[in-house]
Amino acid sequence: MGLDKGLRSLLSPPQSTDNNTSLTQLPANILEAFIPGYSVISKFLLDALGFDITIVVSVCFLAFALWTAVLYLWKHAYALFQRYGMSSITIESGDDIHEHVMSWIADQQISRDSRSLMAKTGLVSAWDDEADGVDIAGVDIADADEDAFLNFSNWEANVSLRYQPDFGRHRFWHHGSYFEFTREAKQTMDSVYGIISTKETINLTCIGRSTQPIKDLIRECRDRHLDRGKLRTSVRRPATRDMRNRGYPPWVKVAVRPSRPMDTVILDPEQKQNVLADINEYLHPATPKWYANRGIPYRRGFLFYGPPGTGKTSFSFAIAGVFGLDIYCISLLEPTLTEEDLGALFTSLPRRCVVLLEDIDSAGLAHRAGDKEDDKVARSDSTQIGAEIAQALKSVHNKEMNKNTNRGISLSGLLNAIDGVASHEGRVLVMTTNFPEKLDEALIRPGRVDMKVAFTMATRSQIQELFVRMYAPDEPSPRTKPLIASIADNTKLADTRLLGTKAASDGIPTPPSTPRDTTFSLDELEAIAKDFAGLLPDVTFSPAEIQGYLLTRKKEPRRALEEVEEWRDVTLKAKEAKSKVAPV
Ligand SMILES: Nc1ncnc2c1ncn2[C@@H]1O[C@H](COP(=O)(O)OP(=O)(O)OP(=O)(O)O)[C@@H](O)[C@H]1O
Repeated sequence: MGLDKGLRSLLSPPQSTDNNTSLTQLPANILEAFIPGYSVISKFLLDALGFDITIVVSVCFLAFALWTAVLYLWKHAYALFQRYGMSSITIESGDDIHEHVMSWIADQQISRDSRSLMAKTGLVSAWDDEADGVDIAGVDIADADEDAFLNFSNWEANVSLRYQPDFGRHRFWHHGSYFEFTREAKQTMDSVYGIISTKETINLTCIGRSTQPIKDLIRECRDRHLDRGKLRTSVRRPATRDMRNRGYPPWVKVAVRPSRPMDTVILDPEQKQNVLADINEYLHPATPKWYANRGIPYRRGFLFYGPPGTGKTSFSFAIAGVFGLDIYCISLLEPTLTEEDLGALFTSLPRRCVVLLEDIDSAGLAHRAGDKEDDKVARSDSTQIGAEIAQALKSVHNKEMNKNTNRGISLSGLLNAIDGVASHEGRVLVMTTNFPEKLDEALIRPGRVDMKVAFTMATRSQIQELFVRMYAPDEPSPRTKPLIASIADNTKLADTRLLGTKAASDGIPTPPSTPRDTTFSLDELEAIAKDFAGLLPDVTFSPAEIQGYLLTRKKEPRRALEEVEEWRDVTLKAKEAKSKVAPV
């Protein structure tokens, strides 16, 4: 009956409800404008159900309008407040501090409470120490069965996840201050190469017209990072040309390694001590003033020379570890590296660091005929102006030569980078070479190279030390001790998250088991080491060669002793044959 009435009413013209308006009942023509067909529907419902929906729709409509107005006002008021009552600092990805802040934020309550998170697998980068993985994953990798093939797909799956706030705005309180954390990804297109790259930025905002609370927060993130990284050395290399073109900083972090302990580098103790004392004095906070007062450029250069595998690079890394410095490695063999790049790289070095210029002899830096002539012209010129013009012409000439022949870095280009006013003072420059005799005098003159350190093939006492170091039982480092302890408490967890399934269970044979020859005291080990060293000729094998031999008998010092004569004879023969084919 009601339905029939409703249908009839639909066919009759709609009646105006205009004269029935109140605050909660909007005129029908307004509602009709927003909801097409409204009057027909409302009339149908009124006649069919006897219920006037105009009041309900009007109230909803007004509530929505009010909500939109409030939102609009709030947005603008907040933007005004942000502009005049808040302070902010933006940090771009690629900068170290970005990493420090993200790592800090991942450990905060906000990364537990936020409803919009981004999951990360452990936050362990490829170069990170796996010991950190222990901490993160809760799995004691050190306890993994050494006589089984390990399946690392399992290991990856077991690494626990960590969470960071996702892109967008997040709010948190820290030390009683209110902060906003906004994470954004911006896409930029390279105008030359047309490559689209994504750069992430984070923006930290606080209430007030001072950025000090944010600076304090950033400092806290950095201090926390530095505290954790005390025993680590960051290794940086020049960004590739492609990266530089895309606006990346000139140096990219390629590794963060546990610092190499100085005692793992087997060298003459006196030689080691001299270098360390020299660098220590140089890095002392009072030293820059001393240099400045005497007009001496504040820099220190070292030349490490000797045959391959004698510890030049290892010593440089150990130095960086001792002084807690980052290491900046440049290979002059890098084909895309130009003299301009080299200058830019030296300019952007931090205040204190180790710069490692490896294999400088093989980078086309041996004195070129042209350089010699040019040098003569410059030196023979009696007037200062003449010398400067000659020098400028030489520099232009060299640049042109490099452009045309793409020969990389010339000697003068390198000297400019080392000496240039732009090059940051306070760095420790270490140059390594296998052929010191090939180097130009200008490159190794005092002021550029202040100390030369010779690395030789292993002496008998070095062989003995290498041997003992290889087989002496490991002491857990202070850093891993607490981790191992915490895992030991959590054995059950470690059991259920076994690092890897034994490959044997899949029908794959287990590797030949390496018997552990642990039945020796330290005195016995010293005695075996002495016998071992006695069987090898003095200064004939490099520490790297001996290390390589011992590594294949990692847990068997007695076997290493038994088989060393055979290895010695074979290796000596191979060396002899090689030297006949390619005399050095
Ligand atoms: N004096 C040493 N003490 C301890 N280990 C050494 C020593 N010399 C070499 N080694 C070992 O040999 C390997 C190669 O050493 P490193 O790279 O330091 O040699 P290098 O002199 O820099 O060689 P190259 O001239 O080829 O660059 C490393 O694994 C290192 O541990």
